Amino acid sequence: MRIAVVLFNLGGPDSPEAVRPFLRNLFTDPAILRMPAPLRAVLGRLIAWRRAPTARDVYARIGGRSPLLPLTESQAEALEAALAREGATARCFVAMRYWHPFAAATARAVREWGADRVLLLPLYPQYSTTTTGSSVTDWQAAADRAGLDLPTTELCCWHSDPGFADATAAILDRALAEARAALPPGTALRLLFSAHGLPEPIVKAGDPYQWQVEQSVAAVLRALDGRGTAAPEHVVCYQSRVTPQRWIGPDTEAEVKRAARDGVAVLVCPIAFVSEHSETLVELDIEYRELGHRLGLPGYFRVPAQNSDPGFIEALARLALRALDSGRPLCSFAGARQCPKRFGGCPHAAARERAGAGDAAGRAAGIPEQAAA
Ligand SMILES: C=CC1=C(C)c2cc3[nH]c(cc4nc(cc5[nH]c(cc1n2)c(C)c5CCC(=O)O)C(CCC(=O)O)=C4C)c(C)c3C=C
Ligand SMILES: [Fe+2]
Ligand SMILES: [Fe+2]
Repeated sequence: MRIAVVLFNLGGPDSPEAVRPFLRNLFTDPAILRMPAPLRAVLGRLIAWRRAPTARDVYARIGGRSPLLPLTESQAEALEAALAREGATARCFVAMRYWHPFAAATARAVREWGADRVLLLPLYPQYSTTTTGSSVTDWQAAADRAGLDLPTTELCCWHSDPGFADATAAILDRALAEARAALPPGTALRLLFSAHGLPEPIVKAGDPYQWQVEQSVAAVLRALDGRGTAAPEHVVCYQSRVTPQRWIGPDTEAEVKRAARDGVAVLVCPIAFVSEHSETLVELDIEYRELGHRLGLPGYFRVPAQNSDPGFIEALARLALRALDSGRPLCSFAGARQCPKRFGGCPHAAARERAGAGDAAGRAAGIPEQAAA
């Protein structure tokens, strides 16, 4: 049995010239800009054109290109090796949503390799209609066009997976120890869990992302506690607003300012990206760090993203094997529930849509906080 594991990620420009077409692909995606097709095509191009100079400046600060593809390829290689150690004949492919390699090329590569089965594995722990949902739709169209008609298993979300939480807590634990050692004794430290933001209307329409981010934070804090490390005070916040509409908050930048006012140091932990990219390397490592220094923050530290951390890759391999065992669309949540695809492919979305926003809403919807997978 030859298993193709298709890793989904967002993709990023590989040169300054690629920035505008990459942004055009992003802003004309119906999952991102929710309006009728003709209007979306016009407005999406306009927004891409307006955003391009800012985005080009961002990428210029990290060598003119996104690091996302090489880092995702390294994750693919490491995951393939981890699956081989478990005895699985699997090959890992990468399908990016907005820049090369696109799903079309990957679907052809999967067919040419002669796969018998496909596992779709999003490198987004939390499900959003704008990320995993969009990639799955894109893949299905690409697979149809490539004549790829194979048994396919989708992994929907893995926000509370204990393996993911443990691996993340181990990385956080090391960063916490380093930050505490670097600070003068008695300096208070606040942990900022920073996730990519989302326009508020998308969350109000039932997207489960924000709720799942809160669940990831809870799972990581439990895992940290399990390691015997006392977590400092923490906040969940959202970065990378790119459109003028209202986005979910609190804003990471506002939290850095608040910490400066409160005279506490911050340790920023990315919670919705599993590899470094422009927003961790520029927004977190340069812009907010400089802001903190300007405002007299007692200290600014950052937890590295998982990238190909061995504990994280082992966790991904276990997730992949569990999904393959189940053989059906899978949420790695509360005992591997299956996705009935009622709403955007994720049952949590449907529950959350009924309940409204926030963690309390999730509890009201009867969604357990503890992962049992
Ligand atoms: C309305 C616009 C956007 C939504 C919604 C959005 C959701 C979203 N994005 C990520 C993860 C990443 N986004 C990245 C870049 C990026 N995202 C947007 C816009 C939206 N994202 C833009 C315009 C850009 C380009 C960069 C810029 O102009 O500042 C990236 C990575 C990039 C890289 O290094 O190349 C990631 C990763 C998530 C998880 C998410 C929703 C949950
Ligand atoms: Fe984004
Ligand atoms: Fe799910």
